[in-house]
Amino acid sequence: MPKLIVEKSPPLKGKVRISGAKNSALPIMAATLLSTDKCELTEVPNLRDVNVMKEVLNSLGATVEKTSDESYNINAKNLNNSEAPYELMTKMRASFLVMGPLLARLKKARISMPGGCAIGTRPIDLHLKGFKALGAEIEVGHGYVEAKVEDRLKGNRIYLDFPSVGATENIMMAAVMAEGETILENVAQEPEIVDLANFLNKLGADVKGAGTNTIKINGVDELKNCNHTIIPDRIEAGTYMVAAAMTGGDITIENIELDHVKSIISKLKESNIEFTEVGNNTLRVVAPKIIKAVDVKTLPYPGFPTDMQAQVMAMMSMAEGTSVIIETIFENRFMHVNELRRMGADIKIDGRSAIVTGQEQLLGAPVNATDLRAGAALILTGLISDGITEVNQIHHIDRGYSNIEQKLTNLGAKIKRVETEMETGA
Ligand SMILES: CC(=O)N[C@H]1[C@@H](OP(=O)(O)OP(=O)(O)OC[C@H]2O[C@@H](n3ccc(=O)[nH]c3=O)[C@H](O)[C@@H]2O)O[C@H](CO)[C@@H](O)[C@@H]1O
Ligand SMILES: C=C(OP(=O)(O)O)C(=O)O
Repeated sequence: MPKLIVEKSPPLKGKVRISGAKNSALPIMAATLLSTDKCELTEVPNLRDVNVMKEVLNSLGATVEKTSDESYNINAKNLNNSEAPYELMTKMRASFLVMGPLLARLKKARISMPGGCAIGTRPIDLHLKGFKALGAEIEVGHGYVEAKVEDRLKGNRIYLDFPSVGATENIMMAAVMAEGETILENVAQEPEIVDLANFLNKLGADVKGAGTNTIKINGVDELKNCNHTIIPDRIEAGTYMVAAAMTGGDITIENIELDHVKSIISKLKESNIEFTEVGNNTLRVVAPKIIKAVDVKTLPYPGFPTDMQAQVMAMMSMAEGTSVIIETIFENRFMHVNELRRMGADIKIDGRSAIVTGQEQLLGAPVNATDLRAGAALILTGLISDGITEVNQIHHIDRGYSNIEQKLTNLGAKIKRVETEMETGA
């Protein structure tokens, strides 16, 4: 099992280029199943999750060709299988996003129930509510969700009880080829929803309102080809901002969409971190002498993202003062707390709140990346801790950070990946 060895590092300096967003690439790859022609995608990040999605699409009959390091041609003309294999579905929750496209194209889908994961139970009731409202019959049993529609999905008015990102995307993809108009209310407004809608519109769909709380879709008969570039990953960008701040660094982040990181920048500015826009999609981040503790509450976009909560908690663990971090999106997204405590962090949990008192010095330790962002938080803490931090379970980190050790090394960080021997019994 590989692991990352992180040492106390000098202040990060230099440039880092942000990759395409995981959370855009995955739904857009799923959406290529709606088209009967070639879709050319660029800025697709090199991630484990992208490889899993590639295998899912292949298994359904699509051809997926990697044309360069970060570009793919996907053609689902011969889409012929409505059943996604259990082994692939259980590797990644986002695989469930093929349900909407399969229902629209093949009028049926049989997909393994996505389980919960380290951060919460993550139900799919809202996805299913949407499919039902569009006229699909749904059966859940024996670990599978089966959906089918006799003729064609029919547009409807659908209100989401919570602005779920995945449900908004899955229902939107099902509705683009439904008969008539669909109005989706109380939907997620994340930039990745807008990217998906832009992609669908390039294919010939008629989706309006993405980025607001109401999306209107007029169903079309067929979707064609297009070229699309995935938007930059705002969470990767936020993670490098925090890395610069914690190490006392001064870095330039390239390929960043400033509009998408407003809530992150606003919070980091409260902590005294300085930002200067230095050109098109380029941002300089300069660490302050003292990082001030600030309170953080995660919320749906445009609020502060839950996917940055662990990284900010790492920063608060060495900030001056005490901060309260409230997680409102996932009920169990504090798994990193125990790992940060191993490194000397002072964090108390009270329900959905974490009370973090900054420490002058944290200490390297063997730790586990319990999930993707927990892993990022542990790397960040390792960069400023005395001694060596050994981050295990790094397959979680590889799900969502493209070339992380290379990017950090280029900035002067001391981090390396090592393969460990399989442990053998006595
Ligand atoms: C691949 C991808 O894009 N993943 C992102 C997506 O996950 P994902 O799409 O799974 O997140 P959701 O927005 O759906 O989940 C938010 C909340 O809604 C609940 N819920 C969701 C669906 C449902 O049918 N019923 C229900 O109760 C979830 O349990 C959770 O508590 O948005 C999350 C919230 O910004 C991010 O952390 C993830 O990085
Ligand atoms: C929770 C995340 O992703 P996913 O929904 O793919 O598990 C994340 O990116 O932090």
